[in-house]
Amino acid sequence: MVARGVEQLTQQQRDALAWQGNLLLTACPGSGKTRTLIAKLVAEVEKVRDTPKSICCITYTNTAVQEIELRTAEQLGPGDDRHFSVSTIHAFCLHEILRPYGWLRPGFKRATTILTRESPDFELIAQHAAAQVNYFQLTQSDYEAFESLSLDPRGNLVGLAAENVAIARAAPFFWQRCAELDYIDFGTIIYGAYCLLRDHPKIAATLCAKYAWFLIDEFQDTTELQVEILKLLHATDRSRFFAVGDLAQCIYSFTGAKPELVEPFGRDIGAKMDLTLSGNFRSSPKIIAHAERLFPRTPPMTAEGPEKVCVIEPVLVRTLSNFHAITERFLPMLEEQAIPLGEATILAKDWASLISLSRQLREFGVPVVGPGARPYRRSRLFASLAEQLCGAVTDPTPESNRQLERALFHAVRDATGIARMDLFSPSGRVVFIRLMHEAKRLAAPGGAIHFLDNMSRATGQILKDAEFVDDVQAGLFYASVQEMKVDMQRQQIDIANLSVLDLGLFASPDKALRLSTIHYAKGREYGAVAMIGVKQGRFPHIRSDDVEAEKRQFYVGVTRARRLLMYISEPDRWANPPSPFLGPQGVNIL
Ligand SMILES: Nc1ncnc2c1ncn2[C@@H]1O[C@H](COP(=O)(O)OP(=O)(O)OP(=O)(O)O)[C@@H](O)[C@H]1O
Repeated sequence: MVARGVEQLTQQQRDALAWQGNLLLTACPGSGKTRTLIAKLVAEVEKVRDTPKSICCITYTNTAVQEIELRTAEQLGPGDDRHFSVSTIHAFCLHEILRPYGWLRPGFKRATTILTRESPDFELIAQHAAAQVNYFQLTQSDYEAFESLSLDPRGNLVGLAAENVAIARAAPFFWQRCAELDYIDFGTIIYGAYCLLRDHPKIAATLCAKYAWFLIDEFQDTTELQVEILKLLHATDRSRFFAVGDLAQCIYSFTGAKPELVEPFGRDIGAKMDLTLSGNFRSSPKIIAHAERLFPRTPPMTAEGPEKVCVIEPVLVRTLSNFHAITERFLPMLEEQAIPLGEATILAKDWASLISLSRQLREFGVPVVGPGARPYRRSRLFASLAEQLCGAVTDPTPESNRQLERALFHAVRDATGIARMDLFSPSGRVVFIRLMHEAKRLAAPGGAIHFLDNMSRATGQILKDAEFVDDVQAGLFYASVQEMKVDMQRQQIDIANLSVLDLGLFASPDKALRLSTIHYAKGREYGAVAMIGVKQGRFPHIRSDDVEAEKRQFYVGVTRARRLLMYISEPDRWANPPSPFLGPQGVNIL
């Protein structure tokens, strides 16, 4: 049977899809690598439908997981979800290896919570670990190093943390503290899974008996340890591999990813490596020309998509500030080109440089999503659920319902420490309906504070009635709203005028201008992109000794744009000129 969706593939994409052995497909941005991967997922699910087998798809971020799941589900029938799983490499290692088999490792302690940068204890754990080595003044980059702790197969630190002497010394104390507080960090998940696979070959055999294929997206960002995991799976000789990526888009060197790992892996698993995709379906010819100057391709990348007729030149703006560049140049250009706000993004190298811009834009009345856009801490217990409830009321769609279900599940888990899967059962459905009913009623007057106060109480009551939370836990929702109000007062938000619509915006970010890092934007695309901080000293970073890695990051930013691309170089007190990537060795516009 021909898989649905195949008719929308080019011949090159179909060739990749049809290859029945291991395949390593490296290709240019916007060439449909992810689209081909999804077509492969659909085609292989159709083949295993009447068997106990499944297909395992591994990608990089939770958002990519959701996107692939959604696009796959659209092309498959009911019940097919039994035959595939889409997860991040961390979720795969945790749920398929560490949780079921962790008991095989001596001294292994089953941790309940994953430690992320968002976890309320993250900074405390980092500070505790640093204090053990007499290091007290942690900087932003120290926290980033803790966040990206990664090991190689020999158990040595790699990436950002390996280059940071203090954090490298503090790392063992960080892990120890995590274990004491019942947390597990991402680095430990991958390393623990690797050790289990290495020491217990039956685990790989069991996994590969289940999974006919492993499909891997964004393969260029795979670390040495992750490559070893895949090699151990491959050694069972039971599953096949379909990996897609682009060496010029390798941007996770801080976790130990290296473009040099890609081809040797392909050779090790005997993958076909001579197929490629050369058409870019995303960007205009002018944007592609900039990308080509940064990393020329053979054959050259060509524009094949709807923007191939667009002749707008990318521009460099050097004004008073990022805020001026956005409000006086970028936003008017969006309007001129009829590009909706939700189709545009502002990209920066790091979150920090987006926070004040985000606040300025919000105060200026531009709806924004991204760092600093929320007037309260996102980790507050009721925050996400409140946003999703507001979103589901103001902009009801099937997706908003799904997001609301997920937010409810997370809120109950955070309040009780228990993952209540029965929230997805009929009793959960009743809770969901009652919450929606109450949310509609309370949202009618329109004020966010009235909504938050009353809805948090109602949520506690509804969940208590259905026995998902106890009395004390029910009260936590209202308490967290009081914390949200303090957050807002600290930020001098005019809370009296904050509306349900404003809160709902965070649940439907597709209507707001998105501010994000280039890392977050990886794999995504936007009608218009404004890149800030495109100046000497920041791009490449003054202390970076890997200019190629910086250029790849810049390249990822450039290649996210479909139609409009604006580089913004804000003057600073050091009178830094615009980034050398804009000069003759780069895109050639200086
Ligand atoms: N055969 C095709 N026909 C029409 N549009 C296509 C085709 N292949 C890909 N596209 C479109 O091109 C865009 C880029 O596709 P996709 O995200 O799969 O590319 P990618 O190679 O994974 O990109 P990147 O590496 O830059 O993240 C998407 O909008 C996709 O729908």
